[in-house]
Amino acid sequence: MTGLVSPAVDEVVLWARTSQAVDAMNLEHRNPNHLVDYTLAPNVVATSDLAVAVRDVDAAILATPSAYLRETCRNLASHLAKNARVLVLSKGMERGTHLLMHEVAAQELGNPTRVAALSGPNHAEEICKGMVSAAVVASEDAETAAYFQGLLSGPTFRAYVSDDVRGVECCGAVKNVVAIACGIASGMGMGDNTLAVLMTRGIAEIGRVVAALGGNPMTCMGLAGMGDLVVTCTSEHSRNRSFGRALVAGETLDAYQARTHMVVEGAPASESVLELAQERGIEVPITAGVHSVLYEGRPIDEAMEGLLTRVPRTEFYGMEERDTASKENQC
Ligand SMILES: NC(=O)c1ccc[n+]([C@@H]2O[C@H](COP(=O)([O-])OP(=O)(O)OC[C@H]3O[C@@H](n4cnc5c(N)ncnc54)[C@H](O)[C@@H]3O)[C@@H](O)[C@H]2O)c1
Ligand SMILES: O=P(O)(O)OC[C@H](O)CO
Repeated sequence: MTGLVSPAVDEVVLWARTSQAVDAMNLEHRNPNHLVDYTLAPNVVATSDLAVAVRDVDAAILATPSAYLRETCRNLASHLAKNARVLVLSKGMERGTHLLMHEVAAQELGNPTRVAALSGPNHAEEICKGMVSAAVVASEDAETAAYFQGLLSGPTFRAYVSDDVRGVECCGAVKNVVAIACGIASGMGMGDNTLAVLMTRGIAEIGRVVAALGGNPMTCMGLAGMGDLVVTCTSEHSRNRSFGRALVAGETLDAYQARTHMVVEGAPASESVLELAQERGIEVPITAGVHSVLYEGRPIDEAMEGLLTRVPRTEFYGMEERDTASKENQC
């Protein structure tokens, strides 16, 4: 995001956890660990001191993996000005609480109206090369959403606004689970038909979860839903998809994350989404299948067979009236 924000502001301060990363970014204007060929703009500086990073800022953009967002916000809370706006990029749903990331940030930082979430088909690998991308900025507060829309919009990036922050964030969390399923199918040698089935039934599954969380299922038709699902289920850059393929090849989640230094958000999301679904009686067959392979020791072939041998149903899309969310004959 630095490449999008830096033209619009005097200075961007990056917080990194290691002095090695901070030194490389300040001295060579490169991140030594991620997107190593990308040159940071001259007005980007780095620090490992969180208090220094947010001193006197108008806004903070948070992009930690979802599992660390609460801890990061807690550490940030006493340093960030009460009127500074906050944009959350992390995609996930907190285990146990089933809170979305903007809710976690608002709990720790206070004042939900200053918090927004950004989601969409946004692989950093392409954005930093200036390839055209778009996303949706969602907030319960229209001014906060408009603020970040103005901050991020530019010649190669189009930001839309939405007031359906729950729907937008829910799409971002659940699509990662579907991407793992697509990676598994691809690794098993399945073709384009299979991918299309998983994506289409995946968006219906996402719609049911969105509805259950009080979001608008029609948000699934937008950039945070269909847009992000397409990119994450098909792109060579997708970590969730490539982890699914690696899993079929015999690699574990820990080994994959250690090798790539990247987070696979679909794995923890499969746990929290399944917990939520069981609690609320929502049918999430793809999520349940992915979870069973990752955490219940179920063989991949068996999980696939389990999806295919379910009772034949009427085709529902997950976007019907919200009161259909709990009907049995919907998936
Ligand atoms: N990469 C993308 O294109 C993209 C796009 C949209 C949203 N996101 C979301 O942004 C979040 C981060 O993804 P990413 O691609 O930047 O990460 P990544 O997968 O490239 O790497 C994970 C990063 O998390 C850092 N990290 C590990 N423990 C941490 C901690 N305790 N506190 C803070 N940071 C820690 C690691 O140092 C590493 O740099 C995820 O929720 C992801 O879904 C990523
Ligand atoms: O496609 P993934 O699995 O790398 O996830 C990254 C982002 O969510 C894409 O917008």
